[in-house]
Formats: sequence, C-alpha cells, structure tokens
Amino acid sequence: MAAPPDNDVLWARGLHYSYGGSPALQDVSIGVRAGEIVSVTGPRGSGKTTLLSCLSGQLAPHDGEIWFNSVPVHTLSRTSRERMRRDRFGWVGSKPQLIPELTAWENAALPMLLNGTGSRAARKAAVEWLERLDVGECARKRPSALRQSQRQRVAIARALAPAPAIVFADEPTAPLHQAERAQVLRTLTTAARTHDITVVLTTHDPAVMLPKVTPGDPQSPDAAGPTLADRNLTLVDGRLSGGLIAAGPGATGSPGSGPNGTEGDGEGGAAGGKGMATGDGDSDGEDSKGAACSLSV
Ligand SMILES: Nc1ncnc2c1ncn2[C@@H]1O[C@H](COP(=O)(O)OP(=O)(O)OP(=O)(O)O)[C@@H](O)[C@H]1O
Repeated sequence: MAAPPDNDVLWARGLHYSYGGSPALQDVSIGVRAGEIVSVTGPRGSGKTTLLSCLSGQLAPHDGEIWFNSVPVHTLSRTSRERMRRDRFGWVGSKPQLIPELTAWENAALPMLLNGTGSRAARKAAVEWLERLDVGECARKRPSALRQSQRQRVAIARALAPAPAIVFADEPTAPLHQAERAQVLRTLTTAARTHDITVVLTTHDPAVMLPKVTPGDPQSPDAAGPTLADRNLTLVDGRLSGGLIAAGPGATGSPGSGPNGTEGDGEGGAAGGKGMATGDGDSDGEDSKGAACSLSV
C-alpha cells in the first residue's frame, strides 16, 4: 500500500463506486493540499455527490484507496469512519437540514457537543461562528423563523465551528436565489481560508469555477476579481475529465501554487497518472444517496 504524498491532506487513488452494478465513479484519483479549496463540477449524474461521499467516509469505495493524512480511510470499519467524520470533517449539504426543535446556536453547537466539548465552550464557538457568518442575530431563533439563506449559513457555521480539517460541501448553494449564491459561497470560502480549513465542494455554480487566465491580458476573466476556489475538477460520467484547472493569481491565499499551473496557467491537465488530479503536480456499498446527505455530526 503506497503512502500518500506528505503535503496532501486528502489523497485518493483509483476510486470505483457502483450502484447496483451501474458505475458512478470510475478510476478517480485526486490529491488535495491542506488549506486548499477545490471545486468539483460536472453535469447531473456525473458522480459529484458519490465522490464527495466516498472522500468524506460516508460511502466505502468498491475499489481504490483514500487517505486522510496518514490514515487509510478505505481500510477503516464503518464505526471508525463515522468517528473520523465526526471528529475531523464537516459537511454542508444542499439543504440546511437543521433540527427544527433547536435554535440556531444549538444547531451550530451540536457537533461539538457530540464530540464532548463542554456546553459553554460549544455555545461560545457556535455564537462566534454565527456572528462571523452574519447570522448572529438569529442565534436564538428556530429554523422555521429563518430565511433559507440564513439556515444555510447556520449549517455552514455548524460545519466550521468544530474546526474540522476538511469541510465537504455538496451543492451548498443549490437552494438559494442567484443573488445569495455568490455571497454564501464567498462567506464559506473566506471563513475556511481564514481558519486554514480545507474545502472540497461540488457545484454547478459558475462563480466557483475558475476561468482560464491569460497572464498580462486585461481581458482575462481573472481581472474581474478573485476566484473562490483554488482548483476546479470536472467529472464526466464518473471519470475526471482533463479539465483540471489550477488557480490563478486572483485566488487569494491559495496554497495550490504547485508546478501544475501557477500564475493561472489554466490547462493543468490531469497531473501524474490517468485521471490523477493533484494540487502539487509531482505526486504521482453500502448506502444510498440519501445517506450522503445526512448530517455529519
Ligand atoms: N442511491 C442511488 N441508487 C442508484 N443510483 C444512484 C444512487 N445515487 C446516485 N446514483 C446514480 O449514480 C450516478 C452518479 O450520481 P451522483 O448523484 O453521484 O451524481 P451528481 O453529479 O452528484 O449528480 P447531481 O448533480 O444530479 O447531484 C448517477 O447516474 C445517479 O443516477
């Protein structure tokens, strides 16, 4: 069993996953650096949710390896994977999935309380994150009293508050109006960057996808402002397509500045072996979809 490159916090190789014999992921390999923000795009049914579910330990791949730092996730029992998810990962789904009987701060504090954090410390962290995400005034309200965009911010606070190593976000802006999408994505990615949290998110949202940047060209899309993700990966029919795009200079605070497309050399291509998408360029069945959308608490 090969160990993953040291500088990748998350590393997967040769992932396969099928639903009843129908392949959803085929030979997918990916490396994500600590602190990196990676978006995964692709048409409907291309395998984005399945990939996120495998990487986050919700689904066990039918073949392939997944490493979280030095932990071989693919060899863990279901219980150990659950513990790892609870202790080290955050999850933001396309629906906020808050507990209706709990207030916003109680929802945001729940993963910490389940992790054994004391109630005062959990409450303090939850309220601080709600404030950071501009929903501090909602802390004592129940989800039914909030707008959908506010509920999604509470869900983001719930994912970030325990200081996870990685937040997985599956179509986090899907239920929002167009005007709120960029704002919520920016809030999530800015908060993650500030706290050095790695993010892997799926989206159809063009705001997250990285434009091909031509250095020195004033018409280059990057001139319009910073992009939200450091890299975009494209899935087509369960396979990573050649569309690995590395971040340009507009991706503020990006650690994804390896040889695979710094300075916006967009067409990084699949680095390494077939379908291998990595931030560093030199590194070489059990559940239904419903489970993938369950709370990661
Ligand atoms: N629980 C399931 N049972 C059977 N097939 C499934 C299940 N979940 C997903 N699939 C199939 O697996 C393939 C990949 O689905 P997946 O949801 O991962 O793609 P996606 O890119 O996230 O799609 P979307 O953008 O619509 O959410 C699709 O063909 C889908 O129909």
